[in-house]
Amino acid sequence: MSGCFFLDHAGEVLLTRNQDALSWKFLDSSDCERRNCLGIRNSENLKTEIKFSDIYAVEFANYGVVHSPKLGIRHAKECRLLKTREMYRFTVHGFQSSTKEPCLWKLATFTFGHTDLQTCQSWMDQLNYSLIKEIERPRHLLVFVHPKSGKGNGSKIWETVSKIFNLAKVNTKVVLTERAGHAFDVMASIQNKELHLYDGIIAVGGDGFFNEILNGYLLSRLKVPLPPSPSDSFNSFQSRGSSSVPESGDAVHETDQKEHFPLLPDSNQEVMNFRAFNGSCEGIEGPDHPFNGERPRFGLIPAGSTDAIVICTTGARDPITSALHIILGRKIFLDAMQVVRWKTASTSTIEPFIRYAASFAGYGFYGDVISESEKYRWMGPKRYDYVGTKVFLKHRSYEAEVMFEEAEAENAKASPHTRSKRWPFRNTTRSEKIPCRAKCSICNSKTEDGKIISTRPNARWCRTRGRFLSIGAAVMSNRNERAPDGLVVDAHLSDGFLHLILIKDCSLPKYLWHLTELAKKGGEPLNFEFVEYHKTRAFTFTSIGEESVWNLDGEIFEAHHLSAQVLRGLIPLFASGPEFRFDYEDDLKKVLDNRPYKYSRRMVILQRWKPIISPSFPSRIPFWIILKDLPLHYWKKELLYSIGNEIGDLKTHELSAMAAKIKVEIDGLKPLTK
Ligand SMILES: Nc1ncnc2c1ncn2[C@@H]1O[C@H](COP(=O)(O)OP(=O)(O)OP(=O)(O)O)[C@@H](O)[C@H]1O
Repeated sequence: MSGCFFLDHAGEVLLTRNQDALSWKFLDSSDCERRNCLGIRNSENLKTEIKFSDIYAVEFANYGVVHSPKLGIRHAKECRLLKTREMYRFTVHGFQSSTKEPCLWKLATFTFGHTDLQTCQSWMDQLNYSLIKEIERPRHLLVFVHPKSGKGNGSKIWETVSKIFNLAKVNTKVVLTERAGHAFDVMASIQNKELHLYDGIIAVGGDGFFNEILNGYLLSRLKVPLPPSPSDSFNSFQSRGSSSVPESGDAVHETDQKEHFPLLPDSNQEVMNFRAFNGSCEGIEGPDHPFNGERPRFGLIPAGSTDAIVICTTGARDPITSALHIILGRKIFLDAMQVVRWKTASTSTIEPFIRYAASFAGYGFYGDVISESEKYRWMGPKRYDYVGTKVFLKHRSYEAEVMFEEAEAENAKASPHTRSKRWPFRNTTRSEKIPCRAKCSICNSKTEDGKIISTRPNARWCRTRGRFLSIGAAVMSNRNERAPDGLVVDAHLSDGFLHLILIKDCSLPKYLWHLTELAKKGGEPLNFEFVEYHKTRAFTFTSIGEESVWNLDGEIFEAHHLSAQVLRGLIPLFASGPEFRFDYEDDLKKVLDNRPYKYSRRMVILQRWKPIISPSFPSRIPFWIILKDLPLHYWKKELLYSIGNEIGDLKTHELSAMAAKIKVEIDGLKPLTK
């Protein structure tokens, strides 16, 4: 389907409706420059296509003015007085991602005019028909707004984005919270029948607020086997005839998950067979149970102090971007951490109490910061900087014991290719630095059994005991403005792992060094001898002292005995993952653009790179490398580029993951010869 229209502020176009996009071609060649009166390119009008999946509304704009500029600097004077014509119009509402920040989505509108009303109407009908086919889009949403979130802007932020929801004809039922716990109570008490009326639950607030909503939903509905308690693990270890407490990091115990089945009063004693990737689950009792069918999708519009979850899942901290992810029905699955407190204090009786976290659980430094910062809530987001410094200077360490399930395959993979150059105080293994991105292959790799609980029945457990400045378990990377790469670069949104970081007691300057590495882009915060980093599916924690405060998604959680496990892909979320570019990708482009690039005899087939290429593409060897006549820093870049060229069918994120691995490896290599 195609026809001639006037595109407002651009000129006459041939508009075509393709299978999955609306595209247009300028009919007047002088329009090609698409500059405004000052000769500045109008990037919005430069666009000549918009995919249906990126259109959130099509609106009839009645009879009115369509501007068509006289273009070029020659016409600058006339340009101020744009040529105008009156005609029937319809507007296509979509978004454009910023070239500098591809994750940041900006609203874009395209108004097309035609003298014939019927033509406009028939195009509108066709476009609306195409949009109806976007079945993943929500129609009815339950929205919780935390008015005091972050800088107290929650209501204002909702007011701004609600206009986009209205335009997209998404119905919203809004609950403005009046107190802490309000959203939790609504989610816990809402009948499943009513919940099914909504296509999603949206939080306008921070990570803590999202956590509250998630817990309100999950606590009364999700019943899964609990992770082993610390004493279960330890007793089991002792009953196998060993009484010694091995040194830190020693593997001490093989545990059988069957001994530690659910303690929830009415939970099913079977391991429930959840499917992590299609949103449906099996094995849950009750036909009315929401876990029987499609789980509601959650959404988060950032208004908080940190907003790490939004940054990790959309790549931007921007309410409009998040609103568009929701309206356009983007979908990913997030891992969640099930945390069980067995004892609140050393003298308490054992009483399991469950909470879920979507981003992070932290102890020691993190617990102290969160409990102290509650006193300074009036300071807004700045409280974290102030309290962080105060807690850092106190330099308190805590004695504790941590046991964690060893993820053998992953740990084996991490070495030796992830060895880095030797630094003083540095650890021998470090993270692989493959960040999670949109359509991430790591997150989309299915588990063999497809279960959300992926702890292994006969997994080995390791134990470490000592004094710690902090203990952190990250479900996702937790990128935020204070830690641009996150707490753990390698932590993916749905990789089925908890990323355990143990910071052993060390001097204040060393700890400061670690924190500085955390705060800088490309830093190496895990690469210290006093930092242990483990990928695990479950861990237990026992405090040796009296006090014990954890930080769960930015909220206080007192726990003396605690265990946690990852639930893979538990949370369906309106997002598509961060679409960011690595710095070196830009460098590579520059190298390519600035010098003539010829494939010639300078290429060498490089079979020996095979072991470091991700297992998903070993068969696509050969890779090419350009070596000769180039300074070292050039060929590093060209290597990465040429690999990309040779494997043209690889998706960008796969290529980047591979390039990131190679980049690490390359640091330790001498230049190669033919
Ligand atoms: N109306 C309200 N008044 C007071 N507290 C509220 C209200 N609504 C929700 N809360 C509580 O405020 C807590 C913090 O909310 P939120 O996470 O939005 O803000 P934040 O702490 O500023 O942001 P972040 O978690 O990103 O650091 C939530 O756990 C929630 O229980």
